[in-house]
Order: sequence, then C-alpha cells, then structure tokens
Amino acid sequence: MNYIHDTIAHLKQTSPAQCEFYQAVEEVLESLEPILENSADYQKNAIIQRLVEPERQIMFRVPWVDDDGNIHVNKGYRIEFNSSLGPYKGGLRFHPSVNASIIKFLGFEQIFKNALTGLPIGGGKGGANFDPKGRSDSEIMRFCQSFINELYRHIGPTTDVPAGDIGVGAREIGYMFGQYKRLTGRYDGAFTGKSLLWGGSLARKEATGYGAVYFANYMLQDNDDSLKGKRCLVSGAGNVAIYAMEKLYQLEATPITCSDSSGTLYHESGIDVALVKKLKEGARESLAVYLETHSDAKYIACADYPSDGHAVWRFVADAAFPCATQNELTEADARTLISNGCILVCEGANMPSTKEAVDVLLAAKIAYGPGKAANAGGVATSQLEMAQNASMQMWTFEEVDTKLQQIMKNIFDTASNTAAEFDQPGNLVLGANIAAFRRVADAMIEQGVV
Ligand SMILES: NC(=O)C1=CN([C@@H]2O[C@H](COP(=O)(O)OP(=O)(O)OC[C@H]3O[C@@H](n4cnc5c(N)ncnc54)[C@H](O)[C@@H]3O)[C@@H](O)[C@H]2O)C=CC1
Ligand SMILES: O=C(O)CCC(=O)C(=O)O
Repeated sequence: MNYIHDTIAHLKQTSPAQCEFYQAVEEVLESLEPILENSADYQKNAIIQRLVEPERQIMFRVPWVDDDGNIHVNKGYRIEFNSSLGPYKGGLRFHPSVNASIIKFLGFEQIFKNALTGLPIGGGKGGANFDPKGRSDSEIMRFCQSFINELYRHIGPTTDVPAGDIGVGAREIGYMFGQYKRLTGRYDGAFTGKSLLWGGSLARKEATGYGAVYFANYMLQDNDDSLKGKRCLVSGAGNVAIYAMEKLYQLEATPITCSDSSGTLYHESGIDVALVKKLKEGARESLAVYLETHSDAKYIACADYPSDGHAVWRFVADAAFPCATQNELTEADARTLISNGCILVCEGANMPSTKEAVDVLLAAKIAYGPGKAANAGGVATSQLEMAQNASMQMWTFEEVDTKLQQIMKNIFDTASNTAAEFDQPGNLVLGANIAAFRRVADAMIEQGVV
C-alpha cells in the first residue's frame, strides 16, 4: 500500500489543494493493489506516475459582456488527461464550483470510464467556473463564444472532442460549435451532443440515464431479480436524472424523488417525468413549481436537509440512483439507505458517493454500480456519434439504443468477471478499476515512454 501513500503525498506536493482529484486517484489505486503487486512491468514502466499526471492542462481567461454591458472574467479549463486509447473525450462543465481539482477528478475518471466502453477514446474533461443560472440566451451565447475563442485551437475530431456535462446541454454545444466553425472554417465532428438537425446522434440525449438504468437491471438480473416493481430514489433533475426516470418507468419501476440545487421533490405515487422535463429542459424553472400541478407531492428545501447528508436518500425505497453531482451521498446516507432496505445503488453522476459511503455500500454487499461503469453509456454513445459523423451516416434510434444496451452489458460483464478473477465477486469498484487500468496501462506500454 506504500505506493498509494507515496503517490498521494507526491500529488499533494505537486498539485496542492485538489481534494476531489486525490479522492478519485485514491479510489482507483486502492483497487489496483492485487494487480500492481504481481506486475513488475507496470512498475518498471512507471505507469502510475504517468497516469496521474495529465498529458496537457489548458487554463485560460474567458472574458464576456453581460446584457447590461458589464465585463466579467471566468476561468476556463481543458484537461487532456490520457490519449493512449484514442482522442481525448469528455464533457465540459459550467458551474460556479468548477476549479482545477474538479476538472482533474472528472478527467481522471474519464480515462477509465472510456476504457471500459471498449471503444477507441482517451480521457479528458473541461469547463469553466461560470454560473449559467439566471443568464439570458444572449449572455450564454457570448460566454460560449468567448470560451471557444481560446479552446478552438486545441480540439478537433481526431484530437479532442468535448461534449456536455453539468450546465452544458444542446444549446451550449450549438453556440460553441458555431464559433468553432467560424474560427476554423471546418464543419466536422469536434463536439458530440450536437443537435439532431446538424450532426447529432439519436439517443445521445437519453444515453447516460438510460445506460445507468440498463446497468442497474443487469446487476439485478445477475441475482435473478429485475427493476420491475421497484421504488426508486433519484437525485438531480437534469439530463441524466430525467432520462434515468424515463427508463425506470419503461422497465416498470417507479421513481419517487428527484432534486435540484434548491431542494428535493418527493411524490409518493411517482414523479411526473413529463412535467420535470418541461420545467427543466424548457422553462429552466425550480422543481418547487411542480407543486402547482401536483399538490400531493412534497418539496423539501435545501435548508431543511439533514445536517449529515441529503434529503433524497432518507426516503424508503428499493433502489437509489444518484444523478446530480460529486459527493452528494454521504456515509450517513449510505447507512440510512441500507437500514431502509435499499438493495441497489447505481451511480448516474460522477463520484456521487463519498469514500466513506462507498466503503459502507461495499461492506453491506448490496448491488453497487460505480459511476465510471454505470454512467459510461453517455460517452459511449458520444463515440457512436463520432462514428456516424466520420462515415457521414445517421443511424436510427433503435440501432443506437441496441448498441448502447450491448455496451452496458459488456461493461457489467467485464467488471463482474474481473472482480471474480481477483476473488472479490460482486465488487464492481475493483472489477471496473482493474479492467479499465489493464487496457490503458497495456496500451501505454506498447506506445513507449511518451
Ligand atoms: N450528461 C452526460 O452525458 C453525463 C453526465 N454525467 C454526470 O452526471 C451528473 C449530472 O449531469 P447532467 O445531468 O448532465 O447535468 P445537468 O446540468 O443536466 O443536471 C445537473 C443536475 O444536478 C443538480 N446539481 C448540480 N450541481 C449541484 C449541486 N452542487 N448541488 C445540488 N444539485 C446539483 C442540478 O440542479 C441539476 O438538476 C454529473 O455528475 C455529470 O458529471 C456522467 C456521465 C455523462
Ligand atoms: O459524451 C461525452 O463525451 C462526455 C460524457 C461525460 O462528460 C462523462 O462521461 O462524464
């Protein structure tokens, strides 16, 4: 275990104050113990030391003008973490909490997630500490254009292909692509998550949420069970949460909660997903407005959350789908879920469970699908979008969805078989980390010290 301590100590010295990044690295390194112990090759090639240092970190100024003529300056980032398996691939996050630590943890996770898909994509991530909340369409457009005024020179269909994440959806991708096209004179697949009118893929919008629910069902089927009839807790009310809830209904399960940054919605008879979609994808309103249509639902404002966790996880249910943000499910939440009889936690978000929560879930031996495996359907479908762009084709929704289901099944089987190979059956954290690491590390060795 010395290498974990040494690596984290080195990171603390060379990349100070990046606690989310250390958390992501530590989780992966802990899983790798059984494989690193027996491989002189990985040690001789300094794979860990090379893996934790991004190939390139781009940080830049994003100046923009608001509707009243005031000038603002934000920080922009793109971390090109690892290209051993293909062009850097990963989303852009616009949220006031964005900093180097957040983007590095996301980029690091993306390396392994992308490896698990079995597709030729490397890992990267980017974003800005910009708060889109309350901004007009014109302000969003000017911000996106300014962001691309710098980023355009670093991206392209065979180098680095950004997509959406928190605060970045089809509207923002449209404005960024428009500016990329204007600056480069190229009409190519430098972004995914594009509009269906001009190069997007059917089922990309749905893919992360649908994929996480497929993954959950594969976990349950492995125990001769399924999602049918299960009551489910979902957090978030954005892209991932909405399509996770939609797929849960299609598989005859019932989502009874969702949440946004102001509070948690609980609807005993089941969340009205069409209404949430209308509120969030259309008018961009608070979930509190839901009560105007459904007076039997409850809305718990953030100020009334338990001090040691999140309101969502305190409701009694069979399964939990964290789909909002990192570290949103605490140790206390994990304990509550288990004592309330929850048998499955499947992560739509990236690193939504704290390290202590993960330890509780693994110790309880419930079905636990870590984010880098369970939410890989989004980036996998982005790669399908790249394949369609490169071949100038557009596949049907059914074709893309069938491929997505197959990819999620392969990821589940790979993680599950690898966990069994290392004598920890059911531990998908260990299985996913080792399987992904082997693919990336072996590619790095074959490509030499670069
Ligand atoms: N969009 C995608 O294809 C993928 C997204 N993810 C992850 O899924 C999660 C959700 O992303 P999206 O649904 O795309 O974003 P989104 O912007 O569409 O929705 C995010 C949701 O989470 C809530 N949220 C965000 N930050 C919060 C905070 N600090 N506290 C409480 N609530 C907060 C927002 O209110 C919103 O309801 C993120 O962790 C993201 O990294 C993972 C894989 C792919
Ligand atoms: O579709 C993509 O390229 C990015 C998806 C993403 O950001 C993620 O998997 O966290």
